[in-house]
Amino acid sequence: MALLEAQDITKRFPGVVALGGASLRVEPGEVHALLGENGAGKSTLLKILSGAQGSDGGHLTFDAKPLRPDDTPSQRQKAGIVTIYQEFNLQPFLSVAENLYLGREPLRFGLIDHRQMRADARRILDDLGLSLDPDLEVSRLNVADQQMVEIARAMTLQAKLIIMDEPTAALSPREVDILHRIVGTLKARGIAVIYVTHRLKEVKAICDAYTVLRDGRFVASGQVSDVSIDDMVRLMIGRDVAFLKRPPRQVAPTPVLRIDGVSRRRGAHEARGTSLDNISFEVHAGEIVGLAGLVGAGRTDLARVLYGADRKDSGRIHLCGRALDIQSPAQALSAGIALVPEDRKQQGCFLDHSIRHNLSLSGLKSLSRPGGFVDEGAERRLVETFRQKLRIRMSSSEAAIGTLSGGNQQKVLLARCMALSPKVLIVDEPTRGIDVGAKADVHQVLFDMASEGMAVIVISSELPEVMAVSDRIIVFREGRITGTLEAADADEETLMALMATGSAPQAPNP
Ligand SMILES: Nc1ncnc2c1ncn2[C@@H]1O[C@H](COP(=O)(O)OP(=O)(O)OP(=O)(O)O)[C@@H](O)[C@H]1O
Repeated sequence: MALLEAQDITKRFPGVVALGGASLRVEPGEVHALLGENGAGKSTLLKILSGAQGSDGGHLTFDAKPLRPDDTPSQRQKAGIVTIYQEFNLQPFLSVAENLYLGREPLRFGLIDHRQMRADARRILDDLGLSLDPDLEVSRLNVADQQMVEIARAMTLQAKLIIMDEPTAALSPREVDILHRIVGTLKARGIAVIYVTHRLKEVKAICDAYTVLRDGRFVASGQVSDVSIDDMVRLMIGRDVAFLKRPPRQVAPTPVLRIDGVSRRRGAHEARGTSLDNISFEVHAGEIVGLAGLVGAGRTDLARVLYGADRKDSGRIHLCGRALDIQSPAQALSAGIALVPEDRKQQGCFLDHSIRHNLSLSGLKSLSRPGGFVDEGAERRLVETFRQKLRIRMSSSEAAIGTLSGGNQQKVLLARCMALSPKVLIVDEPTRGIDVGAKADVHQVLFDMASEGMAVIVISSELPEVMAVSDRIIVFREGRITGTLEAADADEETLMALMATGSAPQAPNP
């Protein structure tokens, strides 16, 4: 008998049918991938399962009992459904053990029994093979360890089903391996997992079953071992998707951006060490330069310096032959340097404002008429152009950006920077949270921008993406450049070696 059965679930928002008949069946101890393109309805279905949102219709059965449609998240947790969102639900200034048992602390003579709580926490962490210190304050943990605390907390709640919404989006490859091992442990304990991801290789690696949603409806389900990655893409998008390769470039002889010996030490409140050590390279008009490296290698630090979010300690930056001393993002923007940051939630997304307003926000200067009035017609045309180019799924340009699915919000932020037509466009993890079909659209738009003469810098932790979109790849490791390769000559093995050890693998002796 299935652990969870969701049948014909419907959910409407004003002007949008988010779910028009979604179904999902999860067996006990099964890792089940929930797949679908951006806006297909995955997050909406997860919210309905976790009790964060009510449904308009359909039936839910869990552990052989019907679930009430108006259950709260804590009632669903009591039933055994625990959800781990991308923004964790932890108390940063409490310890790991306190977070695990928050609101359910063991008592002794009416007081919290800290010794018992620590011992219980240790047991749960050991059971998951985690060496985390139960006394450590959660604010001191990195994202991957905080996620582990969430999983351990689900264990203390006796979860029968754990829902994970894009759990590997912000993890390094090593951390992804640890998460996958722990998912294996959960499965071995008989706990089922619903796993939402756009990374289909992960689905092949750790999931047993899959369900595909398209336009809010059930499309297909089955065993992962019976389908290929291409089959899954076809089911999700309804067509084949080829990863585009960058066509031969037309590069101008003089550089647009010249970075000369830039160094920066991290401040006292940041992680230790030097963030940038004597970085020098050039980017020409019409060129796409990819920056490869592990998390913390210095790529985002460089982007922040170029964009004026952080100050460099030494070195020079020239834009179109003129020395620049950028002190703020506003200065960077007016000089012609735009950045699409890796974390859209922290930077620059006004969730309650309309898509039209968000898209044109930083381009207002070019859209305003004499007297300071905004040309709304021009704004609408701008939205329409990018809606088509990037296939942004939205009911109207007046809807709040917060009502778009995660991937579609990311597309609006990309479009916003592109609409500025900067001289230098820096994109940090441009396709995080973006489905495989839309990825190809984003790449095409980057190619178009370069063809129009922009100098483009792409930071991505996905090597196939860096290799497909770049003309040239620069590898960062611990704040230094360890190699520069023409993309045509680059292979994953060489890039990985430069990223991890700083030197290219030795060719085997003949
Ligand atoms: N609060 C809301 N108000 C209006 N529309 C909404 C709201 N929440 C979701 N939607 C709409 O419902 C549809 C499904 O969105 P959902 O977030 O479930 O997609 P998703 O499959 O999770 O996409 P992604 O892969 O981009 O995260 C989208 O068209 C979205 O704009």
